[in-house]
Amino acid sequence: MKYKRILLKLSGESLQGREQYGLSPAVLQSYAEQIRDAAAAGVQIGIVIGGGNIFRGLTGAKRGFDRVKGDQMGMLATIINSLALQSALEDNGVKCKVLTSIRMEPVGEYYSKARAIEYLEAGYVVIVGGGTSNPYFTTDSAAALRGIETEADVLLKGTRVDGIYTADPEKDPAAVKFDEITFEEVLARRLKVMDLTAFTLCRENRLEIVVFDMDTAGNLGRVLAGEGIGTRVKP
Ligand SMILES: Nc1ncnc2c1ncn2[C@@H]1O[C@H](COP(=O)(O)OP(=O)(O)O)[C@@H](O)[C@H]1O
Ligand SMILES: O=c1ccn([C@@H]2O[C@H](COP(=O)(O)OP(=O)(O)O)[C@@H](O)[C@H]2O)c(=O)[nH]1
Repeated sequence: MKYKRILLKLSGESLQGREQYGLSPAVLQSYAEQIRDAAAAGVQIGIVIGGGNIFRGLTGAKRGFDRVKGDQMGMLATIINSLALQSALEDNGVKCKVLTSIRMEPVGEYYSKARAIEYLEAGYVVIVGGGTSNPYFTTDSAAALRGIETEADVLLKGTRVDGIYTADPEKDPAAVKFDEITFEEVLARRLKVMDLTAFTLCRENRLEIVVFDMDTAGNLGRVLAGEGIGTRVKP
């Protein structure tokens, strides 16, 4: 395997799959199988999941919610998603702990770097829910932060596009995909890979990023085997 320890960021919106709202059992099962196989291959796996399938702070603010409360609702949504994925993983025989960035035992133990690493080294998949615990951040920033803290070799951003393109591929059909790109070039071309806070954290702490399509079964394994799918942002 190319990486020993990873931080996998999963999009909340993707968890919705084809359902009208909330969680798709089919997507959860597909993610759980991919994560199970990676764990069985000996990779230490930390996971941060978004909450956009349930609630987003910014859209809440547009509907009249206070932004800070809206963001807190969003962070709670990431915990709902974390518990759903934990359930799916356990159904597939994977040992898994949910740690929360906001205190809420007995839902999950309170996150600390030491606790996360202890569980990773003991062979548990560790899902960190609750974002960064602060409003005005995103789960991409939480993923960058937890990836750096837990000394992951790479931040794998599983999303619905299969990599980074010269322009938004959902809007520009002529966009061309990069296999590899530097942090500087992403900034120079103003490409939207993740929000700037998350991106800057990775850049300053030399954490490699791979953006790939997690919705194709087996893709996580392909990234880990070094098959060169997705786009690698190299420090
Ligand atoms: N240069 C680009 N390369 C790839 N995807 C891009 C680019 N610019 C914008 N995007 C968009 O980024 C989105 C993926 O980002 P993501 O953070 O997973 O979305 P979300 O806001 O749902 O979490 C895709 O919908 C894609 O259309
Ligand atoms: O550190 C964090 C992480 C998340 N959020 C809130 O949680 C929501 C859901 O997360 P996100 O939109 O990043 O999820 P995704 O796009 O991956 O579904 C965000 O809109 C924010 O409102 C936050 O306030 N602080």
